[in-house]
This record gives sequence, structure tokens and C-alpha cells, in this order.
Amino acid sequence: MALRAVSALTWGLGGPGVGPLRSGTFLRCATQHRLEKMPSSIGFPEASRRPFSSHRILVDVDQSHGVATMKLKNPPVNSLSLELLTEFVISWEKLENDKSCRGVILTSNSPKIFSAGLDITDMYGKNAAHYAEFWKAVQEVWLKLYTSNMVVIAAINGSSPAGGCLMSLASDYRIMADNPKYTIGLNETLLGIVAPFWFKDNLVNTIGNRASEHALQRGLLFPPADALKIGLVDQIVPEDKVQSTALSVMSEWLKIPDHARQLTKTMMRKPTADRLLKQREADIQNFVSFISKDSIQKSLHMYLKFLKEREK
Ligand SMILES: CCCCCCCCCC/C=C\CC(=O)SCCNC(=O)CCNC(=O)[C@H](O)C(C)(C)COP(=O)(O)OP(=O)(O)OC[C@H]1O[C@@H](n2cnc3c(N)ncnc32)[C@H](O)[C@@H]1OP(=O)(O)O
Repeated sequence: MALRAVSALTWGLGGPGVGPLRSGTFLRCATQHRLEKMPSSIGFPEASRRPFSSHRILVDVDQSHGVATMKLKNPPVNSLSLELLTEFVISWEKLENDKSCRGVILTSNSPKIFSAGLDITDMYGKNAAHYAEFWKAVQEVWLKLYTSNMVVIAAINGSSPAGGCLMSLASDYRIMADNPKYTIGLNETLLGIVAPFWFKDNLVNTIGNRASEHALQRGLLFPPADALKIGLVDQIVPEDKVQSTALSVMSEWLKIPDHARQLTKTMMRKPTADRLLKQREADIQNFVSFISKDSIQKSLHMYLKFLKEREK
């Protein structure tokens, strides 16, 4: 199996422990059923469209079919900055509150990059308050995606390392563009950082324990064909078919009565989401103390330098 890594950088790590538990909440359940046929192309009839957008998030809702397409737009690499994460949560809540919206296709406005993962500049050279706010926003986006009542399909139209991979993992179904130049995976160890337990839980739930051990320790980034083999993505399709495939897969998912699908999703995902909810504050403190360490800041500095100086 061909595996690709960005670099072989490794530096010394020291990790804080896990804090006390506290209780949390989970999914609400709606019961609307609608079995309409979906369009096979991306073009929605003008009358039924309701687009809205912010600086970094573009949303197009096809009201007659109950499906929204949400595009990340944060050039040049769609990094998940605090601003993007904040705008994401606002847009997501708007969709959750829209009773006509039953499914979301999550994709990128950039042709080659789904998302470069968390914005490293939000984790480097800032103060503790910034790190805490940033991490809370990362948690919030994952919780929103992972526990959503809506069907969430990731249309992965480009590379998707680290936080980008996490957003895909939190979706219900992943379709990736079949271009061997693109990769997906949780490559945190290559940056000298450690994927937190809930990233790991989400990966284990998706590809199993052994494959996760291997992928996480080595920080593996998988080309689409290999990602499909290990179940990291569910389907690979030609680049120009990603969106249309997402729409037709969505139409299949939306044939299932919402209440039954939602209760099943809750049954499958609640224990994993609750694990974070119960120790959310401790997880923030762990992140802040980990990322503030000199050794970790040095690793991130070296990685940013490597990204800027590497040959393209
Ligand atoms: C004990 C346990 C405690 C728990 C503690 C928790 C620890 C933290 C866990 C953190 C979890 C997740 C981490 C992440 O998500 S980190 C981000 C990881 N991402 C990557 O490694 C991807 C890096 N980027 C790339 O590989 C490439 O950029 C690309 C996406 C493949 C695109 O390639 P390209 O050639 O098209 O573009 P490129 O020239 O490389 O980049 C353009 C500019 O963008 C900058 N940049 C790239 N990625 C990022 C990023 N993630 N954040 C910020 N900036 C980024 C890059 O430096 C270029 O900048 P410039 O134009 O040269 O100035």
C-alpha cells in the first residue's frame, strides 16, 4: 500500500493528563419524513434556492429537496482558523434551525484542497486565552458535525490532512476525489503534536483499532485508493463527479425516515460524543498546557518553516 507523509519530522513531546468528568447533553430528535427525488446535478432551480454566506463559509440551501451545500472558503488552503470555525458554527446552527433542511454536503470552495486542517498560526505564538478559545471552537465544530440530526456527507474534493480529516470523519459518509495527488489522514505526529482522544475515538470507530494505531502513530496520509481500502473514505469518484455523487448518495440517505435514522445515529455516536462532553473543560486545559510548551511551539515553528520552504 502506497503511503505518503509530508515529512519525517519528529521532536520530543510531553503530554498532560486527562481531567475530571462532567455530564453533557446530546441530540434532539425530529420526526419529519420527505422522500422527494433529488436532482442529479449541482444546479438547483433558482426558485427553491436560498443561499447565504459569511466571509469563510458559503451555504446554498435547496429548499425543495431539503439539502444544503456548505463550502469552506479560506484561501489559500482552507485552514481551520478561529474565524472560520466561528463562522462555521453560526452557519451550522442556522441550518439546524431550518426545519426544511435535512442534509448537508460539506465541501470546499477550493479545487485542490478540502482543508489543510487546523490553522497552525492559531496554535503558535499566541497566549493561553487564545489557545483556549481556539480549542473550544474546534471542539464545538466537531460536536456539531458528529452529533447532527441532519445527514452529513463530506464531498472531499482535495487534500484533507489532520483537522480536515477530522471534519470528514465526523460526517456520516465520505466521498473523495480519485486523484492520487490528494491525501487524507490524521498526520499530527509529523508536526510533533498528538491527536487528542476524541480524534482517535472517531478514527477507531471508522477504521478500527489496529489500522488507527498504525495510521496515528506514523501520521499517515493516504491517497484516495488506500483511504478507500482501509475505510477512511466510503467512495472514490472522478474529480468532476464528487458533488453529483454526493447529491445522489444524499437522496438515498434521505429515503430513510428521519426519526429512525437519527435515533440510530444517536445510539451509535452518543458514547463517543459524551466522552468529550464529560471532560470538555479538562480537554481545553490539556490543549492549552500542551500547545504552550516550548518544545511544542518549537515543533510548530519548524513545521511552518518546512511548509514555507519545501519544494512545490
Ligand atoms: C496528550 C494529548 C494532549 C492533546 C493536545 C492536543 C494537541 C493538538 C492537536 C491538534 C490537532 C490537529 C492539528 C492540525 O490540524 S494541524 C494542521 C495539520 N495540517 C497539515 O499538516 C497540512 C499542512 N499543509 C500542507 O500539507 C499543504 O499546505 C497542503 C494543504 C497539501 C496544500 O499544499 P499547497 O502546495 O497547495 O500549499 P502550500 O504552499 O503548502 O501552502 C500555502 C500557504 O498556506 C500555509 N499553510 C498550509 N497549511 C497550513 C495550516 N494548516 N495552517 C496555517 N497555514 C498553513 C503554508 O505555510 C503556505 O504559507 P505561505 O504562503 O508560504 O506563507
